[in-house]
Amino acid sequence: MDGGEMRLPSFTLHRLPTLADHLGGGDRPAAAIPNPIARHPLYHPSPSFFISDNDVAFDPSGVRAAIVTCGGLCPGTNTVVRELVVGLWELYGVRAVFGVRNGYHGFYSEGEEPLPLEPATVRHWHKAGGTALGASRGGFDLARIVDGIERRGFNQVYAVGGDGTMRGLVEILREARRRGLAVAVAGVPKTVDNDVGVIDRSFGFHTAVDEAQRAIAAAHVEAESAANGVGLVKLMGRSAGHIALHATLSSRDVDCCLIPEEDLYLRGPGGLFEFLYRRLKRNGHVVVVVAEGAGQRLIPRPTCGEQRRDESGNPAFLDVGAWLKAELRAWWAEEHAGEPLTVKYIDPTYMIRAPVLHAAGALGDPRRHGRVPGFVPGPINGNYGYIPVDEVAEARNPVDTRDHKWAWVRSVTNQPDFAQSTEDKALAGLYKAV
Ligand SMILES: Nc1ncnc2c1ncn2[C@@H]1O[C@H](COP(=O)(O)OP(=O)(O)OP(=O)(O)O)[C@@H](O)[C@H]1O
Ligand SMILES: O=P(O)(O)OC[C@H]1O[C@](O)(CO)[C@@H](O)[C@@H]1O
Ligand SMILES: [Mg+2]
Repeated sequence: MDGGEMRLPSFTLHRLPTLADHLGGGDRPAAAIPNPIARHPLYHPSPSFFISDNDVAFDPSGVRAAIVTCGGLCPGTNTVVRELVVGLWELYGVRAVFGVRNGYHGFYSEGEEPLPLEPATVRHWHKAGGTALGASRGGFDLARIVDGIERRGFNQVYAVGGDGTMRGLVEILREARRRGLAVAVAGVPKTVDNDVGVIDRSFGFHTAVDEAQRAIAAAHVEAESAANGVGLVKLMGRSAGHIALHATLSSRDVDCCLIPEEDLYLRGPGGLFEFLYRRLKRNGHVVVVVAEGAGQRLIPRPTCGEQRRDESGNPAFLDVGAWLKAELRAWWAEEHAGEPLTVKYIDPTYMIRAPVLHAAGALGDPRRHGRVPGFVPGPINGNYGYIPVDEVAEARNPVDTRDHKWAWVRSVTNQPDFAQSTEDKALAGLYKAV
């Protein structure tokens, strides 16, 4: 991070007032009524449960709930949707639950009517990866989305998505309030990158880390089976290195983990290639895990030069794995001509986020109990809390390279600290500013 201090926002956990305290103002959907759970024969929440017995703002018979899934796929998304539907239906007696198709534009696109959902519809959804409702990027037309919510009479909206989805949800919430609509809007943070701020992690993140193990193990086999074998694995995660970091710790076969939060340089004293050469001489093979967002400032951009973006405006990355492989081979030919080198590059990409959730993710549970308008439930330091959706939407969650986990990676891999200051690298003529 350019040698500067990394500032991470600090958050103080407050004990939130109960739902009834939030029923003032324009979003009072209805007079508070006895909580159906209190009378439910099979459900006895613990005394410290999120809500009290009389904390319900909606008469279940009047609820029309919409569930939408947005952004990239993440293991467990179907589980969350299933839990929301079953909980609303069985515990709260809601009989009008709808699945919005293919992300935010499903609120307004012609010919994609929201799908009526009930327990029988979603019964097996948790056994499949991806999202049965479909997801998308882009297509966020605020006026048309809120028109769609208003036209269909939705008075509860659950958005399952990552940082982008949460930012969109803040806009929807504000527009609904501006129009005086009695709509409870709740976010369910979902991202395989774990780059949604404030919460400890998103459901599905550990499954992605698990799935990455197969690619790392294959890279290790390939590297061990060749003279000077290099196994190179690129892992997704956008501009955060959480998947690469955790996959490295889980594997123990990794010699070097490269993440976007740590600058790196390739050639010269203390550089990556010198380290890899020494490790190859010692062990005969190396495994390198590189996060897709690492090294982007070093990779020469195509002549057109401008930053490509996806439909949601997220930056599209240059392939750091292919670049590293090419650069290493070129350096080796210059510095160690005649010595054998084998580089096997593995990019599992979508294979780590498309599978079904490994753990029995029951994370839908807190979502359906606490719809404090404008808040997002999620685990914070191991406790479930409610976080204002605009805080979640704006909080970034980079890897904190000063904390114990990154130190743990460095102790496991014994990799050097490539994050020299830019000035040092410029002096060493190693840093090609692009
Ligand atoms: N600042 C924003 N304001 C309004 N809508 C947004 C904003 N950023 C993203 N969106 C919309 O939210 C949806 C999802 O965003 P995006 O594609 O960035 O994925 P995400 O929610 O961040 O999930 P993931 O990072 O896991 O892929 C898209 O429809 C996108 O248009
Ligand atoms: O789904 P797309 O548009 O190919 O985007 C891939 C991106 O989505 C994610 O899986 C989730 O944001 C990222 O890790 C990855 O870079
Ligand atoms: Mg995102």
